[in-house]
Amino acid sequence: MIREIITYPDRRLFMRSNEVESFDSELHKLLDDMYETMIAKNGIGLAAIQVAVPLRALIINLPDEEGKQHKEDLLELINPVIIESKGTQIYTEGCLSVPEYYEDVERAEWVRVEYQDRFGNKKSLETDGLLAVAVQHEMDHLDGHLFIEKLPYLKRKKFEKEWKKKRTAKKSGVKV
Ligand SMILES: CC(=O)Oc1ccc(/C=C/C(=O)NCCc2ccccc2)cc1OC(C)=O
Ligand SMILES: [Co+2]
Repeated sequence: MIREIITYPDRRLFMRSNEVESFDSELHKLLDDMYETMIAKNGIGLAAIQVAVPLRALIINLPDEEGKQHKEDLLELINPVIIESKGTQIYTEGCLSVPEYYEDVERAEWVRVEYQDRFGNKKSLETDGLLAVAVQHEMDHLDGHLFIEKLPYLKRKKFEKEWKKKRTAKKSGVKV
């Protein structure tokens, strides 16, 4: 089922999520609900804390060249750890928990990640480009970090000004 996505500045987004211990049907239900929710909201990545479950689980489903997402490309990373990272790249990121805000973020170009799949089997993944960005963005959520925390000072100030303006406008019912 589609679950509610918690958004900035909900304090839970800044919590550290706990290791997944049991790879049971409850975990599988959570992963299935995360997928339904992410697709319904046009997302390409989602961490469990974004649906208010503080577990170290994330999913990523990048679109193909035509911009279509295929479930067979779905990645489910549980208890992921970045073993090695190389280089740098800049990408304009967005996040379902920080709606309508996009900003350039610098991250590693290539990463090697060890993780478990939904059955607890140990896996390893090496990737670069957009998938490496998505892995790093989603893994930050597991440690309670949002991409807006990586912005240089002035861009962070710009975000806070814009966000307050939208919030007051929403309160007074004015559509911005
Ligand atoms: C209005 C609004 O909030 O727009 C959106 C913002 C973000 C997103 C999705 C963001 C997302 O999936 N981020 C995953 C992390 C990530 C960021 C950059 C590259 C790889 C992985 C979707 C939105 O909805 C629409 C209709 O575009
Ligand atoms: Co995010």
